[in-house]
Amino acid sequence: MSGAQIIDGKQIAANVRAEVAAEVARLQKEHNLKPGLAVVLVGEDPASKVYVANKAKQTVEVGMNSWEHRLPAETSEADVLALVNKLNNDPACHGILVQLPLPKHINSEKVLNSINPEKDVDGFHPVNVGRLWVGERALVPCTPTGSVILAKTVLPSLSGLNAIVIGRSNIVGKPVAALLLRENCTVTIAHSRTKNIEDVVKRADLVVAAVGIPEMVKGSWIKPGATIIDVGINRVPSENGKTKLVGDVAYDECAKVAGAITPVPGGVGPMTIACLLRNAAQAAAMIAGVKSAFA
Ligand SMILES: NC(=O)C1=CN([C@@H]2O[C@H](COP(=O)(O)OP(=O)(O)OC[C@H]3O[C@@H](n4cnc5c(N)ncnc54)[C@H](OP(=O)(O)O)[C@@H]3O)[C@@H](O)[C@H]2O)C=CC1
Ligand SMILES: Nc1nc(=O)c2c([nH]1)NC[C@@H]1CN(c3ccc(C(=O)N[C@@H](CCC(=O)O)C(=O)O)cc3)C=[N+]21
Repeated sequence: MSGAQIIDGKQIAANVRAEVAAEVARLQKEHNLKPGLAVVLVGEDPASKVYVANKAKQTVEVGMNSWEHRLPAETSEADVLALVNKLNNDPACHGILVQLPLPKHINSEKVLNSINPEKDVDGFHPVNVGRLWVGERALVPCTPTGSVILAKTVLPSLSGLNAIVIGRSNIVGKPVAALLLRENCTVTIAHSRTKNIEDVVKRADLVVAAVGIPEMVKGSWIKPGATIIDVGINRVPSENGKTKLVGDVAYDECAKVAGAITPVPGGVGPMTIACLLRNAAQAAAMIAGVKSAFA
């Protein structure tokens, strides 16, 4: 049975969305400004479709404009770049998200780098990556922001904690590490070449797992009382012949040892969307040159 406190990502994401809704109302009232978010989906990745559908609904719920651009998988790179360029120049659009992964014939880096950094609500553009690492005001990636908000609900101060981030992708691992460093954690980044990973994890007060391997992190790796943020979203076969979602952490055994843990689903996933909406509101305020409630 679970000894750990379960971190309710669904509830905390709802709280973040309520803050965004209040900010959107304020921007409307004080500045006649209605933030707008455009999502570009190329092809039919099933995981992306769920995400995009949830996102569009919640964008409208917080009072923002939402546009969905669904393009067929065979769309040319030039056509995707042309759409991004159009959105860059559309004054009603303050945030642009190009859903990843893109089909193989499209150079993702080229497309992401073509997004106006002021509208880069994913925070993937090198300008925003640089701003994050030097500590300037930036649009910060959504999943990392959400992960740190969840950790701070159970650990009001992260200062001085040993934190391990498992995974070093540009989307999750590296920006999580940047945010934890900003919170004054002692940060270790583990990856596929890390030796004796269980020993490294065992020293950590805070574990952020972003690997993409179902239930890789075992209960025996966890320092008693540690906080676990499970970013992984893996669809695996379940007993009844259907599929289910599991994280990168072996939930049941880790929950016996940890002090607090996020579930999958209902953990980091909902926070990602809430933080995306937050970034769109922030981008709108920054582009308009007015004060933002968020950064
Ligand atoms: N909750 C959410 O909102 C989101 C969830 N996700 C989920 O998070 C997970 C990670 O996503 P993402 O960062 O995009 O994945 P990537 O595949 O881009 O990166 C995975 C990372 O894990 C490392 N890794 C692979 N195998 C091992 C291993 N055996 N031991 C230690 N490290 C290993 C890789 O190391 P190396 O660099 O050496 O190859 C790499 O750095 C996925 O499950 C994804 O679905 C992703 C985005 C949002
Ligand atoms: N440019 C870009 N930005 C992204 O942020 C991005 C992306 N591309 N590509 C795909 C990944 C994945 N991702 C998720 C977001 C929310 C949930 C989510 O809401 N999950 C819920 C429910 C999941 C379900 O039931 O299927 C949960 O975990 O509780 C999942 C996954 C964002 N990503």
